[in-house]
Amino acid sequence: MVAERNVMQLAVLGATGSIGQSTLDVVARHPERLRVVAVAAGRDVEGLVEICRQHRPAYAALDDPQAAREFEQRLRQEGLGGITVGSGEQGVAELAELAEVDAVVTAVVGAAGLASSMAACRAGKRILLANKETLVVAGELFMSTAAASGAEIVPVDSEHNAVFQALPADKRIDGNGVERIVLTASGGPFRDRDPDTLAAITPEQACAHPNWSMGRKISVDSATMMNKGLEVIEACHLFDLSPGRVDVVIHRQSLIHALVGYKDGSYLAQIGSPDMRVPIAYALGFPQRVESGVELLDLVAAGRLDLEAVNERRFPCLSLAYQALRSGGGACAVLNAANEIAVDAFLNSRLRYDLIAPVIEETLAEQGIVATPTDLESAREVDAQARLTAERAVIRQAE
Ligand SMILES: NC(=O)C1=CN([C@@H]2O[C@H](COP(=O)(O)OP(=O)(O)OC[C@H]3O[C@@H](n4cnc5c(N)ncnc54)[C@H](OP(=O)(O)O)[C@@H]3O)[C@@H](O)[C@H]2O)C=CC1
Ligand SMILES: CC(=O)[C@@H](O)[C@H](O)COP(=O)(O)O
Ligand SMILES: [Mn+2]
Repeated sequence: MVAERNVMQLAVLGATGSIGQSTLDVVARHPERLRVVAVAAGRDVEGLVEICRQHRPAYAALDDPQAAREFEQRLRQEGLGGITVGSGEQGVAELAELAEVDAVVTAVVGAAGLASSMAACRAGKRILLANKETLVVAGELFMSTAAASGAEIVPVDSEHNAVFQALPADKRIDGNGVERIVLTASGGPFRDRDPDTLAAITPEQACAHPNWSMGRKISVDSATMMNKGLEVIEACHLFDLSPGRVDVVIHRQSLIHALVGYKDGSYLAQIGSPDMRVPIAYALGFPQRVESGVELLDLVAAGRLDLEAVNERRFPCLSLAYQALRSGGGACAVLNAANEIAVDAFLNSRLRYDLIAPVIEETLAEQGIVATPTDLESAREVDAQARLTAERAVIRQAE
């Protein structure tokens, strides 16, 4: 619950990354209503020092303990010694629970963000949710914890934020005549490439998204379209929808971010430039609108808004995500772990691009039926077990 203050006090977790930086850019435009009181990152000491210099938070944490020690030293050198420094997963998660924190921006990448997202959720904070992996790994747990604690979830992921914007004021699907939602996908850098040439793709090519500037992991996910698969799972949990009510269409321009289809035959869409400061500003200001630093899109200059069906043979990761969602239990957590292992192996030149999907498929098959995670511990166990299986699949595929 957001406290009755004029200024909303924020914890930005993953502050040094792409979403973190866009968030801080928007925050700096609104000193009268937004203040950063806590920041966290993985191991980027200099990036976090720079953020502390600009935003003067009271608390900071780094996941890596050695980096946290260097960071404390650097803060003292910079005359910023008054900042309380934490380390490790717990040190990061504790920032999400601070009494001074009204809202938590979850911008850590991957399942590494689960513990801090859950901490914010248990503490009943307003959560500006960018870390989609939280919902993929432990969607039922996260949503039921939020219902119990009163945590308010405002989606930051552009498509889900667009759905949120296109829903009526109570932000519910039920009772508002919603039939289905449509998530748009750019198709990534290889949407027109001959599928027989995918074996030669390099990490640099896969990270060169045609429309968005993002971190490396999500950029690869966009290229394989696993990103859209994760987003379908995210949408089902956020909006309490069955998989059959969430569609994906290719939209090359990434200007329409999502559409909500109503029973009277209307679609409501949210349209804007592909700049994450737009959904971030919406989430930071909600229920008011605040400036994001992004101009209204010039619609005539934009020209075309193309929509196309997805060729699922070109993008097998999307089908794997629907398959995991329909299997239920812990299958989505297995899917996520396998994807993280495969993408990391690809980014480190240990796995060919075209073998990412086979690694995930093999891992899902080998893990078989897995129980739904009911607490953080069981989510971690499913994740850890699936990672071991996926590592073996990487070795087999790479042989
Ligand atoms: N980028 C985008 O436009 C969008 C991103 N998202 C989602 O937002 C999340 C962040 O993505 P993005 O900003 O692109 O990722 P980046 O790779 O750019 O940034 C990741 C951030 O997470 C931090 N981090 C990594 N590991 C840990 C850890 N174990 N503990 C604490 N912090 C850690 C990094 O710190 P360090 O710098 O020290 O490594 C960095 O601050 C992802 O879940 C992604 O799917 C959703 C929609 C759009
Ligand atoms: C900006 C954002 O929300 C990303 O998740 C985006 O959706 C990536 O683009 P793709 O449509 O290529 O997945
Ligand atoms: Mn998205």
